[in-house]
Order: sequence, then C-alpha cells, then structure tokens
Amino acid sequence: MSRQTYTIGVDFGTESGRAVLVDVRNGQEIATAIYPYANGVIDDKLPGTNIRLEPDWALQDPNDYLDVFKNTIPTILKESGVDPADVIGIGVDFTACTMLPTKADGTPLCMLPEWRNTPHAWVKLWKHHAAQPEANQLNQIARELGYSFLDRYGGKISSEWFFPKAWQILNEAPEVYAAADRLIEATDWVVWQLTGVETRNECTAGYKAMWSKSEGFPPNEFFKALDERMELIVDQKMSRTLLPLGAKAGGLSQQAAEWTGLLAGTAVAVANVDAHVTLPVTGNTDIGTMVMIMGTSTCDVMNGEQRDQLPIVEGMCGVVDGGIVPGMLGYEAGQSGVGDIFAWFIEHGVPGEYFTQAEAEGLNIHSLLEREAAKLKPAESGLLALDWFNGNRSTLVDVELNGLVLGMTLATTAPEIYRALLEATAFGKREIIETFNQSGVPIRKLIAAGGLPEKNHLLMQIYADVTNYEISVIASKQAPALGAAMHGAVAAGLEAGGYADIASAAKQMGRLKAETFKPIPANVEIYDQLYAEYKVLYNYFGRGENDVMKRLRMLRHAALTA
Ligand SMILES: Nc1ncnc2c1ncn2[C@@H]1O[C@H](COP(=O)(O)OP(=O)(O)O)[C@@H](O)[C@H]1O
Ligand SMILES: O=C(CO)[C@@H](O)[C@@H](O)COP(=O)(O)O
Repeated sequence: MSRQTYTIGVDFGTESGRAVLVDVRNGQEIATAIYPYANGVIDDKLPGTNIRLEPDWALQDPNDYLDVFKNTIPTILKESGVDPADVIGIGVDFTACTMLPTKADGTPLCMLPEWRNTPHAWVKLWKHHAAQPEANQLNQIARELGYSFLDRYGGKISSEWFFPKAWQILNEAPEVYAAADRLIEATDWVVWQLTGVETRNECTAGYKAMWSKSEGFPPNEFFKALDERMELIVDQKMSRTLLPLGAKAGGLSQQAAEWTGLLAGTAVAVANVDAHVTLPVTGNTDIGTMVMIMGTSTCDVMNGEQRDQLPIVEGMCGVVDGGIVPGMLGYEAGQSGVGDIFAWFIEHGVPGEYFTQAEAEGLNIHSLLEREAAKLKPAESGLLALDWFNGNRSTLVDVELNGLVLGMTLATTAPEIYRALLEATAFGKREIIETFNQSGVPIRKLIAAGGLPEKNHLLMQIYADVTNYEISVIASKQAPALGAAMHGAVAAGLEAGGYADIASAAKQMGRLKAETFKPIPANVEIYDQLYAEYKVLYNYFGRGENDVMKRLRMLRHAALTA
C-alpha cells in the first residue's frame, strides 16, 4: 500500500495568514490555523512611531508574514499529529500586487534600523492606492508610444500594480529606490524565506508587472521613457527568469525547517496569488468557468482557450498565458471593495439600536442586517448604490472613483442601505460578466469561493438574481489555502506521492457544495430594470461625463495637506 501523504497551504490574506494541512489523496482538511498580523494593515501611522501616512496609503510589516509561518505550521502539525516526514510539499498564496524593497540577501529595507522610519521602505499592500499619478502617466506614455501591452490589461494599468508602486518609491523616496537591491512581490519574498533562494513566478509577473510569455517585460526604452532612472529596473532589481505555477521553487531551508517543524528539503511550490490558486479548488480547470473569490475585495478568475489573437476585455486585470494553469489563457478581473464596503457601513452607518438587538439575539451584526434586508423585495427601498468605496478595478480601472447611495429619504433604514450595498456589488459583478461576454470570452458557469458565500446567503441569492446565473460554491472554507496546498503536492511530484499537474490534483482534491443559488425569475426581472439604472450612473460618474468625484478628492487632498 502506498504511503499516506500530506501537503500544506499557507494563504496570506489582507488581515491574517491561514495555514491548512491537507490529505493529498482527497483534499480533506485535517487541521487549520489562523494568525492575525500583529501590525495588520498599516494605513494611519508607521508602527511604534508618530509618522503619519498620507491618504490612500496601505502598508504591511513583512515580519508578520514570517510570524505566520512560525505560528501556524507548528500548530497544524501538533493538532493533526502528522509526522513531518509525511508532509511532501508546501505552497503559498498571497494578495497581489503586494510588493517590497529588499537588500540583495532578501532583508526587507524596513527591517533595517536606518530605514525603519521611512514609509516607502515598508511593504506596499495591494490596496495601497497612492500611486495613481504614476499609473496615469504610465498609461499615457504607453499609449502615446504605441505599446500594445496595454491591450493585455484591458487598456489600462492599475495604480494597484507593480510598476506604478515602484515608480512612486522612486519619485518620492529616491534614496529608498537606490538602496533597494531587489523589488519583489511579497508572495515571491515569502517563498524566498522558505527556500533561501530567490525565485519569481509567472502569475504575478504576468498580471501585475506587464510581463508576457511571448514578449517578456516591456523593453528598457519604455522604462527609460517613464523615468531615466528606471531604465534598468527589470535587470537590476527584478529578474527575467520566471517559473511556471506548480513548479518546485526549491527545498525548505534549514532555517525555515526550524521555524516550522517541517523537514529541511520539503518541496516548496513556486509562489502564487490568492485568487488564481483557488480556481482548481472547484474540482476542475475547465474553460469558461468564472470563479469569484469573494472577501474584502473580489477577484474573478477564469481559464480560456489559447488564441492567436488575444481578446481585449475592457478593464480586465489581465490575460496571461499560464497565469492560472499552465497551458491555458488565464483571465483576471475584480472589484477592489466588496466585504470592506459592508464593514464600512457597519462601522460608520448603523445606529446603536441594531447592535443592541443583535446582542440580545446572540447574532452578529451582519447576520441581523442580512435577516432584516432579506425581508425587503428588490427595488422596495427605492435605493441604488455605486460600489466604488475602494475605487473601481474592473471595468473602469480607476481608484479615484468613490461610493454613492442614491434615493435616500427620511424614512430610509439601515437594512435598506445594507441591501443596496449588497446589490451594488452584484451590479458591479454583472458589469464585469457582460463585458467578458460581449468581448468574445463567454462565461459559461459561475462559482463562488472565499469568506462571503459562507457568511451571507442573501448576498449570494442577490448575485444569482442580478446576474441570472446559477451559482455554485466551493466546498472548502479555506479555499485559497487548499489551492496553495494542491500546488505544494504538484511541486512534490508524482514520485513523492503528489501529482503530475494541477488538473489531476484538482480532480482528486477539489469539490463544490451540493447546494447552489438559483436565480428567482421574478427578481431577475426587477433587477434587470435596476441594473439599467446602475449602468446610467456607472457611465455618468465613471466615464468622464461628470468628474465630480475626482474634484471632491482634489478638494479633500488640498484641505488635508493645507
Ligand atoms: N455576514 C457577513 N456578510 C457580509 N460581509 C461580511 C460578513 N461577515 C464578514 N463580512 C466581510 O467579509 C470580509 C472578510 O472576508 P474574508 O473572505 O473572510 O477575508 P479576506 O478577504 O481577507 O480573505 C470583511 O470585509 C467583512 O466585512
Ligand atoms: O488582487 C488580488 C489578486 O490578484 C487580491 O490579492 C486582492 O484583491 C486582495 O484579495 P482579498 O480581498 O484580500 O482576498
């Protein structure tokens, strides 16, 4: 009989890291541990100082990532009683683009005393939105010089991605840029910490750093056209050697073995991204299945067939050959704010009486609002909202757009607004789906994953009604971590008891829940009408007809910096 083997996945989210230990044969999750980052999202002051960050900044502390390894992996090994010798592989996934400057040996600049008080020396989290001027300029120069790579990103590079962030460092802190021997995605950095060797993955390079398998990075002249000092950024601070997803990045180093309790030499998979790693957890890697990873934000990922001419989908985050699964075209789109919008409303918009009622009933406040909002029919509140509280990623690629709730009266209630916000994110999703469908990249199936489908069934029903798709849900509660674990089993390979490729791992280790969310025809009809109104607002405020949101931002910035 063959040996029983296990694999570990570690998912680095926005607020915490989660590790899961999984049975390689069937994907059964044996043990899970969560470690909240001590410094969380740094958007106010640098830790331990009074140094204030400007609006739109979001940083993290790389030491928190190491603490995730040191805390979660020993916990899951202990809890499961699994022999470390039976753990054949480990994979990680991360938010992206989350990037940092380091020295040549991988030491993050912010860990060095001389750089500790310099904001640009810290990790820039995916939702760091302060590089918009650089993104605007990059897009304009690329367009003027006729670079076609913009097409692979639906026409625009987002300020959330790698080069706008790197350029912001150069513009605002040239001394940090000069001191950074390496600029690297956090997902590659944590793999470096595990193996002791710097490697880079094709996924983040493709979606976040303008790289493609056929063309590589844009040429040095392009970076020179942005800023002379950036001409050699790729050769000097990055790498042109990129590894495919599922490949082995290396073996676990002695030091990482000591941190984790695993054996030195355990296979470590090439770094991956939280959204992309989740697709195989559906149980297959079929073309045309869009997987929505719904949490703080939502990422949408989908495999498509190979084509001679890449399709252009407005505002997609990218199309990358092998970006999700080697050999297929991987598409990514997304919404920068989803769960975060509901969290904002609860924090800043819900009267105390609802909290008192929730406490009395032993409910969490979301569940109480969900229950009350579920009593309303579509359109009954008279409200319509725009889901741009954290900007718009797809399809407008504009972090300077803001949220909006229209139709409020003196009779408007908190559950009504809560429902309008749930609906707004569903309308945003429909906009993405329709854009793909109209661009020759049809979406045949919709599957949801992440924290939200578990937590809020009303939200899922609204998504089914607004999009008119039946929605399946991934069975795992820790889908990205399970996806990372699957990649760990592929990196270990067949001979070690793992898998030859991610498609075979998906078949054995991934699955969906039996329950699905089916569109309710009467609701679909009403939501069609509301969506038509949403589109009017979307185009009016989002496509330059009325730039009031941008003017308000400029006035706010001026007031804050006066
Ligand atoms: N019952 C709920 N309904 C809607 N949103 C919720 C609910 N509970 C938590 N949230 C939101 O879900 C988000 C967290 O999602 P989750 O998938 O767990 O994390 P992450 O995106 O960091 O991986 C938070 O923004 C939170 O406000
Ligand atoms: O943009 C990506 C992936 O490409 C995500 O990492 C980012 O939206 C953050 O995701 P979460 O909301 O933290 O799950």
